[in-house]
Amino acid sequence: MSSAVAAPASHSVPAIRVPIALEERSYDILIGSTLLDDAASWQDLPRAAAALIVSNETVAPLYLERLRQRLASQYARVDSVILPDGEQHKDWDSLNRIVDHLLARAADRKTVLFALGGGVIGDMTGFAAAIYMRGVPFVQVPTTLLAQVDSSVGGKTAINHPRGKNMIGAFYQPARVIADMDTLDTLPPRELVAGLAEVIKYGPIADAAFLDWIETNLDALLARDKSALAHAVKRSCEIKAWVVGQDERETGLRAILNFGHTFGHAIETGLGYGEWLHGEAVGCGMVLASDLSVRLGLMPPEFLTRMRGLIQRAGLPVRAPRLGVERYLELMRVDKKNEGGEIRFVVIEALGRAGMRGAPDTLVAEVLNAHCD
Ligand SMILES: NC(=O)c1ccc[n+]([C@@H]2O[C@H](COP(=O)([O-])OP(=O)(O)OC[C@H]3O[C@@H](n4cnc5c(N)ncnc54)[C@H](O)[C@@H]3O)[C@@H](O)[C@H]2O)c1
Ligand SMILES: O=C(O)C(=O)C[C@@H](O)[C@H](O)[C@H](O)COP(=O)(O)O
Ligand SMILES: [Zn+2]
Repeated sequence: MSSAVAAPASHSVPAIRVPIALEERSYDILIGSTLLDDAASWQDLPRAAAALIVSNETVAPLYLERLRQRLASQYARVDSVILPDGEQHKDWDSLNRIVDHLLARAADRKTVLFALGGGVIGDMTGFAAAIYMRGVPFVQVPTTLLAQVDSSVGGKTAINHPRGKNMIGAFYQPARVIADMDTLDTLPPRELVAGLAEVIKYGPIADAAFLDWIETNLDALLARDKSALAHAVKRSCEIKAWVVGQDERETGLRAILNFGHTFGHAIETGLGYGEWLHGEAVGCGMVLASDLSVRLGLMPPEFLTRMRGLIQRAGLPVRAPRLGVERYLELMRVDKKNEGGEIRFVVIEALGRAGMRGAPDTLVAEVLNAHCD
């Protein structure tokens, strides 16, 4: 697993290191309360004359000024670009706005980008950082549960295409992740629940004991108990760092983080981005992927019952929208895991262990028919 390094005393969780093969690209994830006000977390950031904070119209009024104050002592110039909110804006237009902003200010190649927001802002800021002048540093400041447990870590950056989710992007690691858990206080309940989907994911793919822990502590998580949330964020980041550290560019192992996503991304794209949240689609997608694991003979039927029960208890949808089997198959044919035209699914092989399999269309159709409204 990843090595933990000493953290300033104000962090409630020791920093977690993401060990990328080239040490100079490894970085720390800081998780705790009051980090937005804690000077220690913001020391030793990449040096530059200028910083650009990328946020959206919902998050900026809540946290932008505090972040600007943190950065003002380190960067002579701190600008911001505020994008429209929503998954439907994870597109070329928003990406262009970031790049336009950088060019309009003649930003140099040391300029540091700060992604202040959820996964949508994080994915787009990271992508802009990857392509502006062929790469400038960026820092993730995740403010949703989903972003703190998953999207801010690991360097997958992207925008969506109408035909497929995250289809245009790059692997590009942040210089640091600073997850102030106090920002979750303002998160709407539906978004908290969406984040729980990615937390639940880590259990069946990598840590059976964590799955037990989530089941036992689900009510505390839903009630926003701080210590339960801190453990969920910490354990999720440890697992993600451990996976990414072994397979940064998804040549094999990293695909386990895609459990539930083949069906989930089809739901998001099929409905048009934004109707179902990413976490909701992944939650439902895990029900279908669990059923596929059972129908392939890898897991007993009780596994599906257990996963569906937990996902439903969390408040996530367990019935998929009725898009039609043919449409689902068409959507899933546009997936980055596919090879040679074969749709490949992440399946559970044993509790805490996942793998990747193809499946006959007829079996996938059975799964879809069993769980679609
Ligand atoms: N790169 C990765 O590894 C990775 C992993 C998982 C998900 N993702 C991507 O992340 C995106 C989903 O991220 P998300 O669930 O964070 O959605 P999001 O970024 O759309 O944020 C959810 C909503 O919460 C609002 N918000 C954010 N922080 C807030 C706060 N503290 N208080 C109040 N409101 C707040 C946002 O404005 C938005 O309306 C998807 O595009 C998904 O594909 C990427
Ligand atoms: O980090 C990863 O790897 C993941 O798969 C994490 C997923 O939760 C996330 O939704 C990711 O963006 C999906 O990646 P994609 O390659 O299927 O677009
Ligand atoms: Zn995801």
